[in-house]
Amino acid sequence: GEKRWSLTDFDIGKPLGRGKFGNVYLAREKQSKYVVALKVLFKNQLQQSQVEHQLRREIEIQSHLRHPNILRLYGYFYDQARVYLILEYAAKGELYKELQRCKVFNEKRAATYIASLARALIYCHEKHVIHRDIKPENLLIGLKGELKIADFGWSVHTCNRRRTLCGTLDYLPPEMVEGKEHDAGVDVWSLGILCFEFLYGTPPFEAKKHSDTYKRIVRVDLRFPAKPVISSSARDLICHLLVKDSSQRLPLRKVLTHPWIVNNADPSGVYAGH
Ligand SMILES: CC[C@@H](NC(=O)c1cc2[nH]nc(NC(=O)c3ccc(N4CCN(C)CC4)cc3)c2s1)c1ccccc1
Repeated sequence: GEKRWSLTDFDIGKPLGRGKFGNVYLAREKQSKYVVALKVLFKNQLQQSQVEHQLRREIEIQSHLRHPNILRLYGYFYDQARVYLILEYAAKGELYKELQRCKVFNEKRAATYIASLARALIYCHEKHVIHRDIKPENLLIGLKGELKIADFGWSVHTCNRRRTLCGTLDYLPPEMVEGKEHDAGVDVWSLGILCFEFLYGTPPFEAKKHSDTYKRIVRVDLRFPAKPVISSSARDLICHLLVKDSSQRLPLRKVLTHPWIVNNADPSGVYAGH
């Protein structure tokens, strides 16, 4: 809304997580007692990395997106040293930690998350927003176990090479690692990477050296481990997502009707556990 927020509007609680440029805290808005996550980003770090204009655009995009699997941005404010983002609180925390704890997800849990992500990405693409940074670290779990895309790395322009080089290449499609033109197909590729990682515990093109990961991505050097045993239907979906030619990747709406999703994903988008 148009309300001008300030730090005095909130009781600040425990730190929830640390990330680039700052940290995120549990917080409660004093008037409504509404619990939120307050992300505090340091202006000097943003300036040093020249991402402040990107943050402004990401805030613009994020505040207009309304989807059950996309973390809400309710508002923002700043003081002389910091930018504060008022975010939806995802009560079950970070998906990557849950994946580390479980090692792998079973096919029903993986399919439920992939279906939720596909629905969120269909919504984004309809609004001409390409995420470009879908990876476990940017996914959170809500109170009822539902998946939420959290990160503000919603760059609508190509991320600068320096950032790509220092970040992980694992989730980037061939066209991005080759610095070529890219479109919404990049998110479809990342969905395939995530599906593989949910089922096997590691991304498919992981290698010790950046240069080897790079080679494996551009060659789509996809190999399915013998263990754990995964259904041929799941492997079929992954093979239709991890396609070099972006235009040949399975369209997101066809992901939702793929047999593996239809037979395994919980229609409510919530993995009910056990
Ligand atoms: C995705 C990274 C990004 N994070 C956000 O924007 C974030 C936004 C946002 N909303 N809610 C969150 N929830 C948590 O972070 C959280 C963590 C652990 C929790 N639990 C611990 C285990 N326990 C058993 C259950 C409760 C619960 C909630 C986060 S993180 C970021 C980027 C830059 C700087 C900081 C953070």
